[in-house]
Amino acid sequence: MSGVQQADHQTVSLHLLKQKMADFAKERDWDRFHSPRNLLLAMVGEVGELSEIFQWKGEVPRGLPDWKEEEKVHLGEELSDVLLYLVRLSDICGIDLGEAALRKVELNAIKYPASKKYTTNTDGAVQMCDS
Ligand SMILES: Nc1ccn([C@H]2C[C@H](O)[C@@H](COP(=O)(O)OP(=O)(O)OP(=O)(O)O)O2)c(=O)n1
Repeated sequence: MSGVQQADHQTVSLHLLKQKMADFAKERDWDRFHSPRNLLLAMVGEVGELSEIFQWKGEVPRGLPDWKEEEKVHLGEELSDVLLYLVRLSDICGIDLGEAALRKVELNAIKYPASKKYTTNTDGAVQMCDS
């Protein structure tokens, strides 16, 4: 058995992740390294590692049906690194990420009403149809 704990999926929240990252940094005396700029750069680095998983593969089907289990585990790790640094960056900047994200979802719904029809232009950007 590995030493890595299985997550209780019911209890994972942004608040829990924020607390775990704060504890992780404190226990190692790494608070001094977790400045906004350092965390942003660390997160961008992890986005790069995440991108490497997909690079040169061409488009892949949703659900990644042809991927090996170990490739999916690796993907989960890189996605998590991005999330964890984002959660930590938000915390250190004094932003309530859950509240900000919910507000943004509402703003998105106002900007892109469900009652309208949409299309994409040749660049793939979303456009609202006139009618
Ligand atoms: N100063 C640090 C260093 C690491 N971490 C945490 C957050 C990330 O979830 C993970 C990143 O660890 P690594 O820098 O070792 O990156 P990887 O796990 O991606 O390893 P590698 O780059 O060797 O693939 O550890 C952190 O909070 N603060």
